[in-house]
Amino acid sequence: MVQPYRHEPFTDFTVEENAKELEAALHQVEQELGQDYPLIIGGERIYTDDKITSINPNNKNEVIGTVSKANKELAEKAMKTADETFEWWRKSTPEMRADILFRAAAIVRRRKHEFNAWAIKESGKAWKEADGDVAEGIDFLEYYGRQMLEIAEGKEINSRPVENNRFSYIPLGVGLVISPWNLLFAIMCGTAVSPMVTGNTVLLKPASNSPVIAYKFMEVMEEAGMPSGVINYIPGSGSEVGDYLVEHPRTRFVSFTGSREVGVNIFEKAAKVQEGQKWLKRVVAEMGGKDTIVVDNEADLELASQAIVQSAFDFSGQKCSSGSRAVIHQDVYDEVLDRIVEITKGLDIGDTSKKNYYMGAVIDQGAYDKIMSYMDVGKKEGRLMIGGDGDDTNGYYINPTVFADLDPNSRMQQEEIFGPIVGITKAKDFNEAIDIANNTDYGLTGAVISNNRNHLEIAREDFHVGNLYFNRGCTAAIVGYHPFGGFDMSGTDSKAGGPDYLYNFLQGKTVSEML
Ligand SMILES: NC(=O)c1ccc[n+]([C@@H]2O[C@H](COP(=O)([O-])OP(=O)(O)OC[C@H]3O[C@@H](n4cnc5c(N)ncnc54)[C@H](O)[C@@H]3O)[C@@H](O)[C@H]2O)c1
Ligand SMILES: N[C@@H](CCC=O)C(=O)O
Repeated sequence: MVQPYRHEPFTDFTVEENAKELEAALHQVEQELGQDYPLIIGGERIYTDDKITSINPNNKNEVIGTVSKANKELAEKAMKTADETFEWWRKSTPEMRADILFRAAAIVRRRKHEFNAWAIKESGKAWKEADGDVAEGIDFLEYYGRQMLEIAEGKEINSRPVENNRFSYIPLGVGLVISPWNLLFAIMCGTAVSPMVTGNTVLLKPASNSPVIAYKFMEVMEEAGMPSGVINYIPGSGSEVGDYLVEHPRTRFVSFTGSREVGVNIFEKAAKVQEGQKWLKRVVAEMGGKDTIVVDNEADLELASQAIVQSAFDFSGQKCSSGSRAVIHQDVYDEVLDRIVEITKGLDIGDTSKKNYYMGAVIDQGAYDKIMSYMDVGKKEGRLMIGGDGDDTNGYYINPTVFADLDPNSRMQQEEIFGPIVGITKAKDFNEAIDIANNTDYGLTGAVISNNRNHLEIAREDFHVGNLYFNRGCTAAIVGYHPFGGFDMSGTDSKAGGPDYLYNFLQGKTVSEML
């Protein structure tokens, strides 16, 4: 019997011993920077001449590692390997598969500070964010392992006296997993192990900004007993390797997490039945957000201000769940706005691999340029309250920025910026605030800060998002507690870390025998 699931506790870095342990891990990881990592196909290490260079966003001159880059031929080799491996892996026992996840969780837990350090180095995260990321990865391993054991028990169905009916779930086949760089450990790990523990084989294409931590994850899975060929590690270009495998007739499903633009493109490509393809591909696509915090006039205004700042600026606003919009009741608008600016003034920003700053740099030059281009848009559309500037001399630093008085339909309040910018809009009453909150193409997360029970119940019904939070911020879902996924253009609402998630990678089979 496994212990009941509970989420991995977070590390308190105000405790000196914990801070010292992370500093030591950062020092250790610094000694290991700059190494060259191969692809892993069927357990075989393959080096290519073409490389992806992963760098530290906080310090562009620091190379985290170089990683071999798959091309179409290697993608084809990986597909063949995964296809062959599926033939026996699909019959492996759920217990054996779940045990691999439990062992992997134990390994990562033992090496948590080391993984935190890799996450900080490769994504520029603050300590708390890296720790949350790695804890969430451990949670996915523990939670999906238990979910698989539960599914394996089967579901009761009826049988008439003359028959013996059985209903069970079987895996789908080879799946392509495409992960983003922002929750570089958690999402990469969770999206890779969920199809694997259900008996599928996987082609893992991590984001090009974060391939090194994904390699470290592969080493953990091997140490935990994962057989060769079950998850194959194939970093590469989205447009070359990604497109090739999305369109491949042997791809049975695609699990994508990333931007709306790429997700929609994958959804369309995967829908086309290719020559020789004998199934309809399943697509899990978890995409972007334009997430709103609504502040009522009957509300704890300090809580509201803290929630807005934290949801907007944690990890520099680079979460699909980030609260990039706040819609505030006119009665309390000025007071909350002033407090948001005051709290924002106190945030520090710097190289998180050197010190426990609140915020580090944004991920790369492309992100920096895109986010900075919105500063001009914001100045035209609204009132700059604080921030608005950045510095990309050594790393990609952008100061936390607040724009007020934005029209709900402005670009600032409609487009996913994915950076440390929050836009504020005034609402005349609570109902209008909910209408504004719903007026984007997205539907991922949202929060309501209110002490009015009727208003909370209205929001429960009418605020159309996959993850709705009351009297707290709109980020930081916990596996097994807050199943995560969005509506509308935020994706397929697959609800990662929820009790139904593994069914995305299974199909139900009924066998009826006459007696
Ligand atoms: N809903 C969620 O759960 C969730 C979670 C995290 C991030 N996100 C979203 O992800 C985005 C940020 O991540 P990103 O910048 O890594 O996104 P992205 O779409 O640029 O990249 C995501 C992944 O897709 C790959 N890719 C790019 N082009 C491809 C193609 N043509 N075919 C196949 N794969 C391709 C990338 O290499 C990467 O691995 C934001 O929009 C954010 O909201 C959503
Ligand atoms: N699940 C995470 C967000 C994932 C996207 O970046 C949260 O709830 O904050």
